[in-house]
Amino acid sequence: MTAIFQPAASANAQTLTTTQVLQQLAALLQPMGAVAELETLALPEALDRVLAEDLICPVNVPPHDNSAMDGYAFAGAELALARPGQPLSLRVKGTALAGAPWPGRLAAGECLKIMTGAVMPAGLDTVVPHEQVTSDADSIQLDAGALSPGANRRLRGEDLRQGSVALQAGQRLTPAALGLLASLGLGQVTVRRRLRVAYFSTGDELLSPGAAPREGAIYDSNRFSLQGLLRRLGAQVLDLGAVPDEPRVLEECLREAATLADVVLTSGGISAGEADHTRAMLQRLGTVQFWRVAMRPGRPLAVGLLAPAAMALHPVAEKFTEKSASSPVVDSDSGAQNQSIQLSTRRPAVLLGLPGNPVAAMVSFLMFVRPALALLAGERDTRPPMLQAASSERLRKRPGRTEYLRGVLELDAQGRTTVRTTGPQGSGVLSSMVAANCIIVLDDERGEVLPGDSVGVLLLQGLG
Ligand SMILES: Nc1nc2c(c(=O)[nH]1)N[C@H]1C(S)=C(S)[C@@H](COP(=O)(O)OP(=O)(O)OC[C@H]3O[C@@H](n4cnc5c(N)ncnc54)[C@H](O)[C@@H]3O)O[C@H]1N2
Ligand code: MOO
Repeated sequence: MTAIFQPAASANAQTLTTTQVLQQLAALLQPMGAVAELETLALPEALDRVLAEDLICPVNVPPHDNSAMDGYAFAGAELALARPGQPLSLRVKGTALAGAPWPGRLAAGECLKIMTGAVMPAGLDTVVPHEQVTSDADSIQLDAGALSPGANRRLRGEDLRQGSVALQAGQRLTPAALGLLASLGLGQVTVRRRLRVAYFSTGDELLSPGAAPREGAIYDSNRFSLQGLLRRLGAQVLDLGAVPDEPRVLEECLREAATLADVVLTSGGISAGEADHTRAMLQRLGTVQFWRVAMRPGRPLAVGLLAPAAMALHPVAEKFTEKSASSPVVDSDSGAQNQSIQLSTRRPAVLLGLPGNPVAAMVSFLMFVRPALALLAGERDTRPPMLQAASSERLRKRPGRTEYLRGVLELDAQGRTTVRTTGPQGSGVLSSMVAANCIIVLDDERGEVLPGDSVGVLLLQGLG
């Protein structure tokens, strides 16, 4: 295809290492900061959203000392009174159930039958599980040497202490985090609004799935893989479809996307080309740089800022933007004023242009778009942990660029963690991404890998 995003010659593009790309992205995005608008949501709606501010515990969890076992509660000091070699005998004075604090007091030599979660009455600090006692009508016998004072008791505030930070600002609200908020008695939580990301694919050759095949055409897969990744990250996606290699249409699409979204994500058309007018167009719309990244796949990348246009143009805008008291905007098709569209995105939109090759597009997304979106969404450090595994095969590699291979992490017959590639690693072999459970990362300076050599591995689970 014609490289419609590209300056006159690809040779003009600056070559950067992957680390430099991440640094430059951070330098571009950090001054913009995270999306500022906040929302207060009921817990179920807050799943996967980003916590806006530190959450201070309003209460202790658990709220009281309680039993960790079904058994018998007593004062731990009794243990020291047992005669050597003799069982300790205690009289059972009542039963404490979870949710119903026992009101009485025990005297020396007495104990209380207690259930898991029941409040430990004043003066009692030790629980013996019922499996460890013998009992008769009104007393129990236990081996005092097998227990320490304080055993099988959960302390008030041992999970969360009142006044301490339960969750830090920027925490993504996982199921566990929602449970934690609920354990504090909180029914709602304040989060940042979701990032709005407009996506379009570029290329005259692209067909939408379901369309009749045409000579020379291919189906647009990036729109589905990339939008899937965006949704997994909790972004609100505006699908602008596939845009032909036509500068006028591209310009309109970019203007519209920049007006509606925080981020404009594209694929294709950034590697090589001769369309000078496109550079001029991008300079009118904002500032966009074209980089060659010392990596494979994913060599070309476009990054920059696009100024939002004065008005929204696309009919899907209504679905995408929040409704609120708004300045009127013009629908380009009808020319009518539409009172329902609020243009809340006023700062420049971030343009991230990914390569067209389907694997390159996904790998570049994982390496660069994911951290960029995390920063704009207000997430705390989200760098995924890099594991090490023994390569089960020889991998050709020359120093000077980072290579990302699609891999399968598995245990070998000896129980060692090993990794193998999925097979052909071409940048268009999308089936390699489906077969992979990890990405093998071979750093810039790395040379050939021999069987048994340790390599870095990023798990795809949780990434995309
Ligand atoms: N002379 C050079 N040629 C190429 C270079 C280079 O540096 N010099 N780089 C190569 C690399 S590396 C890549 S990656 C591609 C990326 O090019 P573009 O971003 O301009 O992408 P396109 O040319 O538009 O497409 C590349 C390839 O991917 C297919 N494609 C595009 N969009 C989609 C889509 N939405 N779904 C599925 N497949 C898509 C397209 O048909 C092409 O086959 O450039 C190399 N060339
Ligand atoms: O970015 Mo390309 O993937 O190396 O073909």
